[in-house]
Parts: sequence; structure tokens; C-alpha cells
Amino acid sequence: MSANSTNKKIIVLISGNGSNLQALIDSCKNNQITGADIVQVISSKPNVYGLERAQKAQIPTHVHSLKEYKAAGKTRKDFDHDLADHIQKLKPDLIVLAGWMLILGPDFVSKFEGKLINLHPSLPGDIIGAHAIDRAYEEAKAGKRTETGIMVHYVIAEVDEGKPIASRKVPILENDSLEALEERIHRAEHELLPEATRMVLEGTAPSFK
Ligand SMILES: Nc1nc2c(c(=O)[nH]1)N[C@@H](CN(C=O)c1ccc(C(=O)N[C@@H](CCC(=O)O)C(=O)O)cc1)CN2
Ligand SMILES: NCC(=O)N[C@@H]1O[C@H](COP(=O)([O-])[O-])[C@@H](O)[C@H]1O
Repeated sequence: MSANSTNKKIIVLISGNGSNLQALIDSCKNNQITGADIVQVISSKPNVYGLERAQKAQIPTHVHSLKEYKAAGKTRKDFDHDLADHIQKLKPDLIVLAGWMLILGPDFVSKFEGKLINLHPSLPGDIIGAHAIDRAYEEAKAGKRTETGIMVHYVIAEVDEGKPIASRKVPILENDSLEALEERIHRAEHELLPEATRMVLEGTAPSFK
């Protein structure tokens, strides 16, 4: 899929499977998202299936590995600084965190505020941080909740506290296995993320501030 030079440029950051990346790839291909191209996929880990998805779609990939930075005696700030430099050179209109599993420092976030969005498997103000699906599942099994949800939000320094762009409730059924809940959540994410991405690109999303 060759990028059109007049189209808006999306960069997608991943750390694993990339099923939400695939939803974005498919949405650009089927014109749910128009006038935009994914110009690069950046992974925080090598050899993840999301990189294969990008390569199959002929989208350039780049690995920015925290493990390699640590092995070289470099800091999290070095990691963030170099990632920001790399991204700025590509001049994206939008950066989508689609399963990017690293907290980004305030210096990084401040360089991209308003065009940095994140997909998170929890409702606004509910579960913060990694492993949100597991935590919701455990709370449901303890009788503490019967639903969870997903959201796409602007990224700010405070993790998962940026202004929501779109969100959706997801029920947790009494006899759910963790796998059944994960599948229900991912199905909902594959619809919500392209829709939220389209809204930001078209200017119909809630404003950043
Ligand atoms: N400054 C921000 N950075 C990131 C945000 C954000 O809202 N603000 N969103 C996250 C994505 N995310 C939840 O949506 C998230 C991912 C990972 C973590 C986390 O604790 N990561 C640890 C490593 C965890 C692990 O390796 O299992 C870490 O970074 O040290 C919290 C929230 C992306 N970044
Ligand atoms: N806190 C961030 C977080 O938990 N993100 C979650 O990682 C998964 C990535 O799946 P994918 O690699 O198949 O798109 C998604 O469920 C996304 O919400």
C-alpha cells in the first residue's frame, strides 16, 4: 500500500500482537478512514506479530527496544528522547498508541500533545495502567463489577488520565472466562479505535484541552 503524499500521516506504536493495528490498516484500506496513511509502525519489542502485520501491508517498520537501551546502559529518558526525534523526523499528523506498553515521559508527551492518542481497555476514570482487563475480570469474579469498557483518549503525562475521545461499555457475563472477556473487549476495540482515529483526523473529536 503506497502512501499518498497529500494524505495525512499516521504512525502506530505497538508492543505485541497488533490486532488493533490490523483494524487500523483495514480501515484505511476499506475507506472507513480516508485521506490518511499509516506511514510507519514502531514496536517496542522485536519479533512481535504486529510487525508481520505491517510488513504484509507493506508499511515500513521500526523497532525501538527498551531492552536494547538498558543493555547499552542508557536511560528511559534517552529512550524517550531518541523515539521523539525519530518520530518528529517523520512529521506525523497523528500518533496512535495501539498496545504500546511503555509509559512515556513528560518531555516526550509535551512534544506531541493533541496528536498523541491511546487505546486503553477500561472506561474513563476506572482502571489505570497495564493489565486492566485482568483486573476487571478479577473484580467481576469477586462480585465487585458486572461491566468494564474501553476508551481512546488523548495522551498526557498522567497515565490514562487524558481527555477521552470515545469510550464504550463492555459487559462482563457471569460465566465469562478471561478469554471470553478479552475477545469481547478486542472486538469492541477493533471498532472504536478506527472510529476515534477518524474523528481526530477529521476534526470531529472532542478538543484536546
Ligand atoms: N505518559 C503516558 N504514557 C502512556 C500512556 C499515557 O496515558 N500516558 N498510556 C500507555 C498505555 N497504557 C495504558 O493504556 C499503559 C501501558 C503500560 C503501562 C506500564 O505500567 N508500563 C510499564 C511496563 C509494564 C510491563 O512491561 O508489563 C512501564 O512503562 O514501565 C501503563 C499504562 C502508554 N504510555
Ligand atoms: N494500557 C494499554 C493497554 O493495555 N492496551 C491494550 O493492549 C492490547 C493490544 O492488543 P493488540 O496488540 O492485539 O492490538 C489492547 O487490548 C489495548 O487496549
